[in-house]
Amino acid sequence: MADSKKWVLMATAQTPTNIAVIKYWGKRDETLILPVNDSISVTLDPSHLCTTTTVAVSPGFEQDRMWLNGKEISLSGGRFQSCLREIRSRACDVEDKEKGIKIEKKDWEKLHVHIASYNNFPTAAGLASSAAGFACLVFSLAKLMNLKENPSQLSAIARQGSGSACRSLFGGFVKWIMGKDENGSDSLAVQLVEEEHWNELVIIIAVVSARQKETSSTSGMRESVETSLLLQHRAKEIVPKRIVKMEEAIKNRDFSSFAQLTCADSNQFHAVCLDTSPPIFYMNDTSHRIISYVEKWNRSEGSPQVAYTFDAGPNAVLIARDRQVAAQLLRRLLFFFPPNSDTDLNSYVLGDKSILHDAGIGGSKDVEALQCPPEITNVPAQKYTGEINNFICTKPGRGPVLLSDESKALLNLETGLPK
Ligand SMILES: Nc1ncnc2c1ncn2[C@@H]1O[C@H](COP(=O)(O)OP(=O)(O)OP(=O)(O)O)[C@@H](O)[C@H]1O
Ligand SMILES: C[C@@](O)(CCOP(=O)(O)OP(=O)(O)O)CC(=O)O
Repeated sequence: MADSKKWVLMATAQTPTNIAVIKYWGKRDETLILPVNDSISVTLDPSHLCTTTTVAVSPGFEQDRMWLNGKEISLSGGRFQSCLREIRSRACDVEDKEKGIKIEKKDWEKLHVHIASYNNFPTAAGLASSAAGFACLVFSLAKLMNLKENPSQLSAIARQGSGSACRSLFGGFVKWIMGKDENGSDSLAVQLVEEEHWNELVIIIAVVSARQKETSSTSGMRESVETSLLLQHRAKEIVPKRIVKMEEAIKNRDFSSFAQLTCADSNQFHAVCLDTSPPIFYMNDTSHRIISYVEKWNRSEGSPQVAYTFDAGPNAVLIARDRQVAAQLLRRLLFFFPPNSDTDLNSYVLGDKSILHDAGIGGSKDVEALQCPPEITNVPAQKYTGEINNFICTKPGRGPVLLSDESKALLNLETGLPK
């Protein structure tokens, strides 16, 4: 190791979030985070939803420290400790000739790290911040410490931070294989297809509430495992068959099957929550309204145009068959859920705003002029102004990347402290 106490070595990475289309809900091992069933997710485009994490090492650091969204947080929790321990034990020699830094494998046990992370979307609000967060932590530390493990092997480390995080080590469609081993070595993520495989898909997220939720996924699924018989049946009988069908639908870009399976699995996950004692309610009236509008529209078209899925919160993730359908979907969403009069359309529809253009909506006048969709026939259409915080238009996206541009780093290269 170089003698000087001054040097700081850093790595910065950006990692996507993911949304499950076959849900993970229930653990067979709480510490190792081993699930009761396989799950499948789609990775979301990191240009709209992502975590950026900078990790730094210096002989001048006195302890491991972490800042999340600008605030220092404790790393003493078991999940952070598991990830740090697993990564340190696999660290390799690192040499930066330009800076005259040489770290040997054995040095890593003594060296401390600083970690700064930023989520460009709400944390702990059911938008899988823990997934992007732990995947980014593991990926960036693996780069800094020169790990030789492949992404699937890294996913098994990220899994120990948060189960869903293992699926954020890849882009496109990803399967988390539950595995059989007691030590969890075969419980890891694999990529099913790259994001380009099905690039017609467009995803619109309706952020119903950005507030922190009452029941975390971790405690919610623990209660479900303890009390829900439906969960046992789902894990043993339903999910294994659904996984096969979902893989097939994805491989064949069969949107009808994909949508049918995605909606059914989301609904069953929420049914398991209701079957839990005491029952857990993640969806609210707004979520239910969205389901009902999508179901009506899909039925009137004769085949599914849009799939919906909800994680442990009220936010809807809507997956449209293609851009044209996405534009029609956005028109419908804006008709039923127009922004408050003081909300600017530009801050109401975020992400890929070109969908707004495709939908023929340039400003609030166009939103006011929207007509009731033709499938709403037997009830007077009601508008729910202000029920949605905002929409995020996005698409399937790529896996983690290293950011080499130093200006993107969240830690100061001189001090190793947040910028
Ligand atoms: N960028 C990050 N880096 C490391 N850990 C993070 C990061 N962002 C969030 N976390 C961890 O994840 C926790 C939030 O996870 P939680 O499961 O409650 O919410 P969520 O992941 O946003 O929602 P859900 O998983 O239900 O979709 C935070 O308290 C923190 O411990
Ligand atoms: C509903 C879900 O989003 C649950 C995610 O749970 P977490 O991965 O957040 O739980 P822990 O493993 O306890 O950290 C479904 C899914 O992502 O598959």
